[in-house]
Amino acid sequence: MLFRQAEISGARTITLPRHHDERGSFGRIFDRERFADNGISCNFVQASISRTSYAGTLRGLHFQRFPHAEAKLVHCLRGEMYDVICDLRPDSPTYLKHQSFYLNCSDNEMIFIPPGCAHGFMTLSDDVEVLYAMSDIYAPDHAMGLRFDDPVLGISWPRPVAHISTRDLEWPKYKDSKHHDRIK
Ligand SMILES: Cc1cn([C@H]2C[C@H](O)[C@@H](COP(=O)(O)OP(=O)(O)O[C@H]3O[C@@H](C)C(=O)[C@@H](O)[C@H]3O)O2)c(=O)[nH]c1=O
Repeated sequence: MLFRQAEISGARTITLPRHHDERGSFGRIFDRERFADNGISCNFVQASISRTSYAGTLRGLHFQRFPHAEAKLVHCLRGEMYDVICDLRPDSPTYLKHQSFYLNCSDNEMIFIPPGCAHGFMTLSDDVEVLYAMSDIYAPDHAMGLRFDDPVLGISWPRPVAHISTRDLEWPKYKDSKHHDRIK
């Protein structure tokens, strides 16, 4: 596993080792000791897969509030996507900055997102599958979001939004959100 510090404080890009043979390949996505060696001490308590049918679909921006703020490990299993993390931690050197990543199913990359960041992605192909591991339980009462086009965040999405949930359209902008000091 190759860990690289991302621009957002505490975030990492992680390249999976792939062991290839005539049958295909094998790669570990989580190794507690290797993560700890690289400054990531969280435990993952659940993992999920999302499937998205069409290119141009946007999911996000999502996070869970205190006390269920969660770290996420994100890996694209199928297709291509544009992944974005936004730092919402007022005490972070990268507060309100965002970073984006092009992920696809053949590049062996994962993104580690620290607690206190919002996350979203746009699909760039049809049939996109994303694997997540999360460091906290799913706590729907603590699920929060921000508008994908919030000018304070200033995210430049690579194509127009073709599909988005009603819920994601109804998230507030950061300046209207009541949870600034309860993110962590
Ligand atoms: C996130 C989640 C959703 N669900 C359910 C709730 C709902 O019925 C259905 C779809 O949920 P959502 O609309 O929240 O799915 P989605 O918009 O794909 O939410 C995801 O977006 C990306 C950007 C993330 O970062 C993820 O952590 C997660 O928030 O799945 C769970 O049962 N467990 C979970 O952990």
